Amino acid sequence: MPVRAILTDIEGTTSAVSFVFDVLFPYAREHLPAFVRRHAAEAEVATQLEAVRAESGEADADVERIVEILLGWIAEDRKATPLKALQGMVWEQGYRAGELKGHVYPDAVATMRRWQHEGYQLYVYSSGSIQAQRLIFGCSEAGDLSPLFSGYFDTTSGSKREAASYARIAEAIGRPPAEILFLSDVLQELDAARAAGMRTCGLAREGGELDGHPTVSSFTVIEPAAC
Ligand SMILES: CSCCC(=O)C(=O)COP(=O)(O)O
Ligand SMILES: [Mg+2]
Repeated sequence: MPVRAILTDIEGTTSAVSFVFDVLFPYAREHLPAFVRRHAAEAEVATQLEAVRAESGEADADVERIVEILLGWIAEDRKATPLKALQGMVWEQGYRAGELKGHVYPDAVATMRRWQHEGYQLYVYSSGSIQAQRLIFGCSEAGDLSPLFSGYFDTTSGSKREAASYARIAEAIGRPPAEILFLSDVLQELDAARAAGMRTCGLAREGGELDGHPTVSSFTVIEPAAC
């Protein structure tokens, strides 16, 4: 079955890990407390605060306690859906104010443009919320890259380390998993995608191998038809 669609991870794959850890996460750490306090009563935020209470098992947590929990989750890089949703809202302010510009490797930009031209459908799957994904590509250093993508998937489709998430995504894309090539820098994600029947290619930007998967250091050398 030929590859028809390409599903890509963000952090460490299209974009530098250092942009997420040294720019995005510190920005969220600095601005999230005030954002949560200011918007706690608004429905969109209140829903996420309730989800933090549920996930932490602290049903009575007040706003200050929730802020503490969220800062702890940022520190441990927990891929908790309500944290990711709130981070996306905070980053939106940063992108709109011109304080943030999404990092996307030039080789990823050029190659994804070529793939789109060649007829491949491109999708994103990241632990960052769909809002955060739209922002990193829509407000990137290379301009608005959002026209490249046919769809976005986040942790509401499930954990990136579970095969069932990839089966769900293939269903949503409307293609058999074997027609989808998944790109990631994390072995457990590649293993899960392959267990669901997707093709895989590992990105090791600093060199090295992702055991059992074809591995490259740049998008430029990925040939979807050969994967
Ligand atoms: C959408 S940019 C922010 C990325 C993020 O919050 C994150 O946790 C990285 O997750 P990924 O699945 O892209 O490794
Ligand atoms: Mg990654």
